[in-house]
Amino acid sequence: MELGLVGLGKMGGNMRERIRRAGHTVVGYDRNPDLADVHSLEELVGKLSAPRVVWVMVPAGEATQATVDRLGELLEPGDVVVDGGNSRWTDDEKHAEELAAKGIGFVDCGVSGGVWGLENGYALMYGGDAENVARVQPVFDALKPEGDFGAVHAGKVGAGHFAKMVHNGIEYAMMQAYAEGWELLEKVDSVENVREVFRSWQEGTVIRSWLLDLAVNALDDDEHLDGLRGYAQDSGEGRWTVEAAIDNAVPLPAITASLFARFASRQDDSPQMKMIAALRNQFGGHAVEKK
Ligand SMILES: NC(=O)c1ccc[n+]([C@@H]2O[C@H](COP(=O)([O-])OP(=O)(O)OC[C@H]3O[C@@H](n4cnc5c(N)ncnc54)[C@H](O)[C@@H]3O)[C@@H](O)[C@H]2O)c1
Ligand SMILES: O=C(O)[C@H](O)[C@@H](O)[C@H](O)[C@H](O)COP(=O)(O)O
Repeated sequence: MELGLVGLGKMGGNMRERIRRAGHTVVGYDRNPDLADVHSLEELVGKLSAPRVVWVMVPAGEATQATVDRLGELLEPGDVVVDGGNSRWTDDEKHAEELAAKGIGFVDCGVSGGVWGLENGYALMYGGDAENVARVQPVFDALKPEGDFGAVHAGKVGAGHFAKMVHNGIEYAMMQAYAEGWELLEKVDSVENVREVFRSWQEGTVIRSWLLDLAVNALDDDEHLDGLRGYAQDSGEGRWTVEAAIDNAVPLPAITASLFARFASRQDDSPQMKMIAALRNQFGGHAVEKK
């Protein structure tokens, strides 16, 4: 089939390649002309035969909204837009309604697998009407990993991004657990080769996983991670998971703590710990460290 793909960065670029390897035609647009097959969304739409499928793979928020808005102006009834970025699931219903008013279908798709997806395949969690999902199915089949798992029609519009959001919440907590265990192992003198402990865990243990494999890769590159600053960004998914937990009164202590650990990583000198030091000093005369 033919696919229009908007956003050809770390994800979209490799996805274009994987879909082409499966024998489909992909017309790619990126605002960076070095990456693009065409120069504009107009040109992309013009190169596809109706009914069209256009996959959006740009940063969530403003860039996705602007792209969906423009596609709404350019596409025709019967066409389908897929949002494959890490959009907040609450944006999906809005996008589906705006496009449906013009007779254009919408499918949201959470994508996992990062830069390894070209070779390993991309895990896909999608939401939308069966009819719209069926239109995109050949692309899902091209992108998904080989084997029985790795793709799911999770439910109605928004379900794909909701599933991806929870996946990322779990990702935060799993990474935090490996990171905490690693720090403790590094701290004690009795464990002389932490990297080899991590490597040994890759087979046979209860905690073996792909994230653990990636941790070993990172330790092979830099055994004590000396070259890195202890600073971690977040791009929204963890916050939205915690917000959804609050909305639904579901306790998520591990995921919430792992999100807050990232916030703490961005502080050089914790304001709240200054207050704790001040209060301990006030009530107990405990020593403080002065600047
Ligand atoms: N990197 C990952 O591991 C990963 C995994 C799953 C999902 N995602 C999601 O996929 C999307 C893309 O991520 P990425 O890692 O490829 O990002 P990226 O920054 O590598 O690439 C984004 C691309 O979109 C282009 N772009 C931005 N605004 C545009 C616009 N208005 N019109 C056309 N092109 C535009 C940029 O030029 C860039 O090439 C994001 O929503 C991200 O959250 C990323
Ligand atoms: O499943 C995946 O492939 C990753 O989760 C992917 O979606 C991306 O790397 C995250 O967006 C990073 O999220 P943070 O920036 O919030 O850590």
